[in-house]
Amino acid sequence: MGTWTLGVIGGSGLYGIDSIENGRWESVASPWGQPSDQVYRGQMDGVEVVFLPRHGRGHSISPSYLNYRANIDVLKRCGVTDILSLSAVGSLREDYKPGDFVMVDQFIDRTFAREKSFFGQGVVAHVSMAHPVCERLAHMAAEAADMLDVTVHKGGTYLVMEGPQFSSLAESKLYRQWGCDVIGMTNMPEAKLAREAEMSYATIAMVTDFDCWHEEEDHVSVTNVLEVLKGNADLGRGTVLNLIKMMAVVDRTPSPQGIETGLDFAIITPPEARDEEALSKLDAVAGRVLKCQ
Ligand SMILES: CSC[C@H]1O[C@H](OP(=O)(O)O)[C@H](O)[C@@H]1O
Ligand SMILES: Nc1ncnc2[nH]cnc12
Repeated sequence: MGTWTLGVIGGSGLYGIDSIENGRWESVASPWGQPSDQVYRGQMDGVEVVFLPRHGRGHSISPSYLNYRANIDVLKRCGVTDILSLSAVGSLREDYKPGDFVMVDQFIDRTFAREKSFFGQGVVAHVSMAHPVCERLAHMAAEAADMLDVTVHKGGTYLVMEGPQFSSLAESKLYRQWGCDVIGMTNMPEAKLAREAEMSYATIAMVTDFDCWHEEEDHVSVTNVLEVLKGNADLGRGTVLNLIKMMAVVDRTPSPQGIETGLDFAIITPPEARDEEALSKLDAVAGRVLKCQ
């Protein structure tokens, strides 16, 4: 039996987390470059918690410029087992309304200007992304949110666009036709990298707008996103606190989806062909299988 270390990636409007005992901001170095910010580390009810503001505390890094690899690497270095992302999204359907939470279970990755893998050169690996979300963590987070006064939709496909501009009307309509439920700019490659680093990942998508497809509602703007987030950022934080309380009373068993052993059958480069420099950068992410220090 193991223990949980919860990593929380706070998105737009969520730059800190209270109620963490002995909480302190700490710098964690990564061979993948600069993460978005320091991490805020502490405990609550005996559970280790590591918070990282995705865009930095001053929201100064836009989605295309985030160093997703460094962010995931530093969480791995902090011993994080499970990552909960809190993200603002636009809704692509009538019944997912601003203020609602959506427990995303699938992604469509339409981003094109980001580093998406730890295994690009020198050591090649291919992990499965068939089920990109940790079902157990998503289920627990949904239960944690259900304890609060918020509508929680269990399931949804999140279309990840490059941004930073919002979608055109034609794009918004196309994504609706594809059966996507919500749209945002950040959860890929985050979820892919978490999977490569053998950490569970789930996201609570906080609906802030109807993008631009809805004929009777305002089109998305930063102003209306922040307005909604002002009202429900506390519900996001409350969900995290409830989740921590749940984690405090159950041992962590290995993921039924085999997430902590995802690299066992993923690396294709034989040991004799692996590049030393690449190996050294993979010490945290893949040290378990590559036996590098
Ligand atoms: C401020 S609106 C657009 C911005 O909000 C979302 O970010 P996050 O997922 O970090 O909450 C969206 O993906 C965009 O980056
Ligand atoms: N409509 C939208 N499109 C992309 N990212 C968003 N974040 C919040 N609302 C969004």
